[in-house]
Amino acid sequence: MNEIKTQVLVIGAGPGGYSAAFRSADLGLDTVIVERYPTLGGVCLNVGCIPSKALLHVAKVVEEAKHIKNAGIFYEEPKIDIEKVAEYKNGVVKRLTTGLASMAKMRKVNHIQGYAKFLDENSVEVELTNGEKTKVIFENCIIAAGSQSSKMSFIPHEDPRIWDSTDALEVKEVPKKLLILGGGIIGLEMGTVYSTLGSQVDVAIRGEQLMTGTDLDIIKVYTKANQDRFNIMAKTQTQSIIPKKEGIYVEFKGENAPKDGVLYDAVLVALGRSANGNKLGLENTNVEVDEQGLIKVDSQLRTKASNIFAIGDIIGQPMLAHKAVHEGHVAAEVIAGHKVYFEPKQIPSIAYTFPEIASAGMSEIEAKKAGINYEVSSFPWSASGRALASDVASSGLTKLIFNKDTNQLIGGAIVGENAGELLGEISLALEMDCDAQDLALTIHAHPTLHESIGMAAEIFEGTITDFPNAKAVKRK
Ligand SMILES: Cc1cc2nc3c(=O)[nH]c(=O)nc-3n(C[C@H](O)[C@H](O)[C@H](O)COP(=O)(O)OP(=O)(O)OC[C@H]3O[C@@H](n4cnc5c(N)ncnc54)[C@H](O)[C@@H]3O)c2cc1C
Repeated sequence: MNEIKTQVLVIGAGPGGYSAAFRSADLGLDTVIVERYPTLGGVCLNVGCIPSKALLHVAKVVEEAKHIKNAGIFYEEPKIDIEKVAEYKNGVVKRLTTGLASMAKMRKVNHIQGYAKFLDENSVEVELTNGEKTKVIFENCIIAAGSQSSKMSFIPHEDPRIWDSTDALEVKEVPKKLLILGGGIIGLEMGTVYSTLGSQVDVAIRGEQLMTGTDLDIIKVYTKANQDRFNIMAKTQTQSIIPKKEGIYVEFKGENAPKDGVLYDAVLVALGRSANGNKLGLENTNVEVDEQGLIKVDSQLRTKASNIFAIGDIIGQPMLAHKAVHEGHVAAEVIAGHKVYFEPKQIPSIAYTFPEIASAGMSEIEAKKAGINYEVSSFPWSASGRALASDVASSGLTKLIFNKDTNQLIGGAIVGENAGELLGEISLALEMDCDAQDLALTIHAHPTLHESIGMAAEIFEGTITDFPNAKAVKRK
């Protein structure tokens, strides 16, 4: 068997893996990256963050063209060429993955295409695409093998009309009637795309609200804005899914469930993602993996084997690309001898739905649970000149959560147009330990959507003049 020796081996070339490999190479370490697919970028670039955002961009333009009739501009119904839509999305992915390949080359990171399995704590066997095997002997290893869509035993996943997110992103067809199982971010983003392209979309959720864990005041704004887009079946359990010639027949039970079975043209299963930790031969090492495939690490991303690190989705929630990237940097720096730790003050999360939902730091649910003496300050976009001018005022809210004892910002959430872009200020404020005064006295440009953050802080401070001030001095 062919043998390669390296200082750092990275397994998996998603955002975590390629970032770790590039940082490691930039720190002067000999680096090899093993990825089973031909392109770098992992789930995020190939079948996740990027293709979904390309499709959401297309959907947004269609929606905006429809919406502008409120201002007296009328477009005809759009003609949709689904092949061209897919081509556009594939082009975006290709530009990014090609860019990554050339950056790997520039940094002299050796990319081996194949599937890696641990032989022991210093070597892996890589099965190459041609069936041959290569042994990679490493001083240090960073496992960044990611996650995959969860599968359920009662779902006939083998039927081509039963989709996971990767199938949905292929946009081969627009089903007339689409069922989405699960009310999380991935399902709702794909549902947004397909409903705009013409599907009638049912969303079945076990709980009472979409995006579990999101504060109710935020999710209410989203749900109201989407009442015509989705038929949301809350407190609904899926009882059986039977593929038939004429469609996928689904029976439900629960408070809001349809009494009779419903026939769908496609079903998107979006019930979460499972980590890939149990497929790597880690039983040949001391690395600890739990039943869900999650690898245990310390705050330097080190596993129980002192020269093996793990990052990204494979170590758990939140399963987000930017978390994986930062963990990748820390792991590579620890290997290079830096005294660094992964201890973020906040990890932002964004649903790129219509409207977007973005949050960072603590939610109100978490603040309550932690027993913090907190106060919420919310600025409704109906009072924002920019939101009104852009016709997005009815579905926007900026919410800040402050510690009442210290006035420090502990969390924030925004629902509304471009909420994801607006969130940056809240993330930085949390990282810099800003208090309400820091935000309220920062001069925000007018008219902007981001001034809603300054105004929410002014509400807490009692200095707001663009909105009724509940803390004003009372006069007779
Ligand atoms: C539809 C969708 C939309 C998403 N949108 C967003 C978003 O907008 N923002 C966001 O932050 N996150 C988003 N995510 C989540 C994001 O994609 C993941 O959090 C991120 O990709 C995790 O990065 P990672 O490096 O841990 O692993 P991954 O990206 O999963 O990469 C792991 C890589 O390892 C490879 N691999 C696995 N095992 C082996 C092995 N034994 N040998 C060789 N190679 C192996 C895999 O082929 C894969 O390429 C989305 C996910 C999906 C599915």
